[in-house]
Amino acid sequence: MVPVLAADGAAVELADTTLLAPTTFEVGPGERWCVTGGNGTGKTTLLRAFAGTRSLTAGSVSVRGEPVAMTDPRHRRLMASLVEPVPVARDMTLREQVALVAASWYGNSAAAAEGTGRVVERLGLSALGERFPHQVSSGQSQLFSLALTLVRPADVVLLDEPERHLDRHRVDLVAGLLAERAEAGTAFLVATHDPALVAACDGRVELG
Ligand SMILES: Nc1ncnc2c1ncn2[C@@H]1O[C@H](COP(=O)(O)OP(=O)(O)OP(=O)(O)O)[C@@H](O)[C@H]1O
Repeated sequence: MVPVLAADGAAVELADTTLLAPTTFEVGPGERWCVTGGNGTGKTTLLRAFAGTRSLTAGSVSVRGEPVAMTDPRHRRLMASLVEPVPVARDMTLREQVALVAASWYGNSAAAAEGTGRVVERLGLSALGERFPHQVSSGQSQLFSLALTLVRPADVVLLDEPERHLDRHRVDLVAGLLAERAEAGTAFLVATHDPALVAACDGRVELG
């Protein structure tokens, strides 16, 4: 079976700096893999290689057996990512923005409305849905970014430290949603320093 994600000797060297040492692994459909390692060991660099925002200097990465091509609409449909900050609109409420992303993928449909309601509720944002982005805390803003990322369809989701700014209870909410999506077939590659997220994963890429 073709893996959803594959890295084969993927490495990034710039001048005399190693951003990512050669790394090889494969992630299958519905599997949750984490990327661990100390600060500066290349976790974000690896996710950026899959997201198409960082070129490798050796080896390769592929998504469903094909090179990363984020300008290709077919490829973009395969992958959602929260690696770089998500652009937000200052003059739309949280719920309106999640609904907009859902509608851009599912159309102005019952599926879009249902998906919006579910992800907002599962991430504990129901009471904050009518607020604007400047009216929420750092942790609530992180949950909003996760909602924007997880409301869309994807065969694979890249997440860079989803636990950022979150308390234990909220990390558990995120872990629960990831488990549910994985059960439905979505694969995850999650860079994390959180032991509970690591424990919930099916596989692990240890860097450094
Ligand atoms: N543009 C760049 N030029 C040179 N070195 C860089 C550049 N970007 C990142 N690095 C270096 O590459 C290494 C890997 O960085 P990366 O952000 O991938 O690490 P990380 O494992 O995600 O770290 P953290 O846990 O702190 O988020 C680090 O040593 C960093 O200093």
